[in-house]
Amino acid sequence: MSKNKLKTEKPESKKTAPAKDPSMVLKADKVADVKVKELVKDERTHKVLGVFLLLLSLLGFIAFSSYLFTWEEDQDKVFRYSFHLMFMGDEHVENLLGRSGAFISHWFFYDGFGLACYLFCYFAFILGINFVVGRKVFRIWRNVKHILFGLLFISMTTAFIAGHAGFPWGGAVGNALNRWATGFLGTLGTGLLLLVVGFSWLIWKFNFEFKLPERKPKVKPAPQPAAVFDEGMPAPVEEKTGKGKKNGIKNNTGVTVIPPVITEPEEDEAAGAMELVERDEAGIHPLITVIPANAPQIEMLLPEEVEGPPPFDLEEKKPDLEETFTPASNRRKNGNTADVAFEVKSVYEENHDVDDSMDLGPTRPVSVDPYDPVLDLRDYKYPTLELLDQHSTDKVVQDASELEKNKNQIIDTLKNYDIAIQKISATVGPTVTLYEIVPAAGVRISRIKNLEDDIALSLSALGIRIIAPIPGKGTIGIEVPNIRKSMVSLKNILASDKFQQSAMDLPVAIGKKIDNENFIADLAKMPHLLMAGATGQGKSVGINTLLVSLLYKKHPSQLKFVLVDPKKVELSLYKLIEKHFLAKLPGEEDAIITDTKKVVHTLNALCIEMDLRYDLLKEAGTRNIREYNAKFTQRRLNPEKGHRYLPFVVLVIDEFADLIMTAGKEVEMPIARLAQLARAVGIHLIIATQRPSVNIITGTIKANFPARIAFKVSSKIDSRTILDLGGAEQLIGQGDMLVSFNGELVRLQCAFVDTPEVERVAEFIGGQRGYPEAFLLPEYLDDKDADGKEISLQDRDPLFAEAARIIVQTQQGSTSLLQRRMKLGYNRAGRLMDQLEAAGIVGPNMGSKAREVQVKSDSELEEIFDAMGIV
Ligand SMILES: Nc1ncnc2c1ncn2[C@@H]1O[C@H](COP(=O)(O)OP(=O)(O)OP(=O)(O)O)[C@@H](O)[C@H]1O
Repeated sequence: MSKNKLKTEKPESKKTAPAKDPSMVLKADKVADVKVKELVKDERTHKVLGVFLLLLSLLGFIAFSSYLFTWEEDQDKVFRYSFHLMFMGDEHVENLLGRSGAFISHWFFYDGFGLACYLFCYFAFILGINFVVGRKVFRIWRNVKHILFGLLFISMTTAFIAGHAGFPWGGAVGNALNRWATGFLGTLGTGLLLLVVGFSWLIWKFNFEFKLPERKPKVKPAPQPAAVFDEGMPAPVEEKTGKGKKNGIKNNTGVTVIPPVITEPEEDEAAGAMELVERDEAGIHPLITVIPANAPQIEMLLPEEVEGPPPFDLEEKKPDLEETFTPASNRRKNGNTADVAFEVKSVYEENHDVDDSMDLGPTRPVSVDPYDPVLDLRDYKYPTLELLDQHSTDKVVQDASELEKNKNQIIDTLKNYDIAIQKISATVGPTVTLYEIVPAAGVRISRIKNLEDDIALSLSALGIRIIAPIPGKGTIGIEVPNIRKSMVSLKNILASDKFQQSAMDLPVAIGKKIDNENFIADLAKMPHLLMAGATGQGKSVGINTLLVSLLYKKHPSQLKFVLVDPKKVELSLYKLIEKHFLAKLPGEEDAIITDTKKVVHTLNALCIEMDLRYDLLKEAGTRNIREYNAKFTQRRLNPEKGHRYLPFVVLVIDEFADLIMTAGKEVEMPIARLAQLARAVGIHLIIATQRPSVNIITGTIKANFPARIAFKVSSKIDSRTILDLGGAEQLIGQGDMLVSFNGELVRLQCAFVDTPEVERVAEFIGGQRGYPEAFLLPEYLDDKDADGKEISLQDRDPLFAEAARIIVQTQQGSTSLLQRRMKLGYNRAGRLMDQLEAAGIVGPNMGSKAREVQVKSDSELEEIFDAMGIV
């Protein structure tokens, strides 16, 4: 039982013994304490403080600037009277801010840091702005460091340059430092030291690039070994830092790629490899294309120092090499990155054949670090808790008189109906208090249940809910709304150990239970969530709470959101994190989907993604995304075969009713498929609706959404539709909710996160380096669009020739091979296959088996191309 339980059992209980008048016990001094704390925390206090700091900064600036011109006139007086000057009404000074301005500026300049003391004005200014705006516009700690350095450096430098000028350029501190340094290092040494320190500071701050002129291209490049990447080793993409990380390779988009573990053979070991290694335009660097498993394709120039054979398991790789080898002449034309990566390995194989005496190393077992998806954005910083607000009414307040009054009312009401009770206890939650009653022997529970309205009337409170009996407790619960409700700040739940240390796949902080325990659930286990509630009862806040808690726990490489927002405004804040956490259809501008037609496409694309993921799981011999990713991170799956790290995908639909009204079955079907199947491949759904009627939440949908949240709804029927039980119509709104999960019904107060907080979190994430674009879902082509288009070779797909080459070279007539190798959606790859069939390159569809490839060699294919006029 939680500590805020009020036991009103008979006074023989020791714990409640002093509670003859329980109100005395509960009326703690805490309230006063809370008031002082609240005052300190109140944002108005902060704003007022901020305004004063800005004023201080301005006054300081005026006084200091005025001092520059009036110091000579005022100095005498300051020397003569010291700080007494400020209080000598008959003394006239020249400083614009009068005697205080004259004394304080003198003190800061002459006895302090000279010109550098303007930095104090700057400090007051940034502090003031932060307080007034109410968030960290400026980072204080970083600025303090710069200001401290600036005070010492500027005062010393100005003192050094000004020498013995009358004006205190460097102040007492600058002069002292300068005197000591010139004694120690001499004037020249001090000058050089200051120069170097200043320059170092600039380097530290701006990180200039010092570039030597490029080397001229060699006419005949020396033979060099080819770099080979481990097949199971996606190269992590590294941030462009300019800090010259070892093995960092800059690509033409400015992104640096750190190749995976590579050993370095002797230069001449791989002599002969050159014929097959393509060169860049200048002919200096071998051009290698690497596909990081989950990063966009990146072409990069591979410098000599990162070359070397890979640590990989030859046995597993050999069939691949044969399967996907592409002649160098084709590579640049089709630009298929997978080919190039393999072809480099083939170079190694070829060398191996040519000269067996060469020790290239791959047969040696080499230990390989596990693949870490977060290295894609290795410098990504998780949002900090400071971005969230602590809402002022966060504390649960126990009002003893209210408790006592309600207790007596309940007892009296029941007595009026001849219902005797043995015991009554109360648990105070954030929005409601649960009174638990143990009725006297022989009292029928249904009698109490039937008195719901009478008890509500006698307590003159709305939203009374009677739980008779409380499952697993043998008591009857009466939930009575508190007069003073408290908000549950999301910040507090996210800061809790339970959340911080949770090892869940997709932890979502939903809210607080009546006993004030944080309710944190794993969305991956739910595995989908249906939310309903009348308008204005807290759905949007609820969705934000779920999204923000996931953003606090997951790295962009591990999670992607597909956001559907027919209302257009609710989720628009998340646009900022498009390149980190959002997924979208290829070619779409907006990652947040607001148009119904696009929703249908997106849902179907998600179904394709689900099917592709199932294919991958099947090939990998794994049963779910956890096992699959574990195998992938252990580098036991080959990215060249299409394997990739699979991020979780969470689909959020903010107004489902609207979609069903406009698109009906077209939306319902893919949702039902996803809800039935997508769980194992890491695709989870959160669907919210204002109208929980049976034509919106159909049986199919309901059956596949075991976890449901109901905010206040307008009728008992709505409550039944969503929860299969009544009760949600008696909630009190503002985030008061019932969660049906794991066969239990729990009343929670939803954690509150305000729009500015969400905005700050999105800005924080969006301000960091992300992926070049949003995560791309597979392409989906509406059957209606494709239907009626004859397979005509005249309108052949621009990728026709490339697809034909892949099919002929691999001798596999497989649509999914085209999908993987060319990164195409299922429909486009299917159409390409039909066109290849029409051209006689592959045979007819053979169901689940690959089609027969009717063209056996490149030369035969070239003849077909000639006949078709393909150059
Ligand atoms: N968990 C909560 N704690 C405290 N207050 C809340 C909470 N959730 C919502 N509220 C209050 O209720 C108001 C309405 O919430 P919200 O916008 O989430 O409703 P909604 O159900 O999404 O409405 P609509 O369907 O019209 O968009 C909020 O502005 C806030 O003041």
